[in-house]
Amino acid sequence: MTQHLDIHPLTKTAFSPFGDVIEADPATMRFINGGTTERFHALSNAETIGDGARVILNLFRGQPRAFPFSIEMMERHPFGSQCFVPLNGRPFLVVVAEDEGGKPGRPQVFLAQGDQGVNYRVNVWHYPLMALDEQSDFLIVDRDGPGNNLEEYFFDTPFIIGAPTL
Ligand SMILES: NC(=O)N[C@@H](O)C(=O)O
Ligand code: NI
Repeated sequence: MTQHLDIHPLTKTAFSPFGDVIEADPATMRFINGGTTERFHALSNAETIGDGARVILNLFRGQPRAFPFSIEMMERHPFGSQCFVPLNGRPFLVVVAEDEGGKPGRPQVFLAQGDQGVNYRVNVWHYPLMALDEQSDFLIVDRDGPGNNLEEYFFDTPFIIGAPTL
């Protein structure tokens, strides 16, 4: 029996089991460059594991997802974190899950606003990039290097996400 997933607002607290929200948090702000720039400092960490691993910066151009959407799998990256920052100011969906004995538990869905990004910690179950409405570009900070940095899990029964109200 397919299960429907609710969509929740993305907040630092709600997302804390999975990683960090990348947003202009006043608590992290310091003025720099003679007061002409606000630096929102150290919002998260880019992590890599393994000899020869490096942090890389990428651009992802995501095509919008159609709804209702079927979450049939989740993935995780055992050797590095993965950060998604929207470049067009458009909302996107974040789908994560707690680990339950090496498999993802029930997915949790968050609606990220266009001024929010996320950084998944190492080995956090997530669904690949979910752009909304129109083609959207994202800055991605993740890991390159030796070893297989992708583990996938396929659910016996998919979970369904209805169209988000933006
Ligand atoms: N495959 C890839 O680089 N991207 C995925 O890991 C993703 O989470 O979108
Ligand atoms: Ni990923």
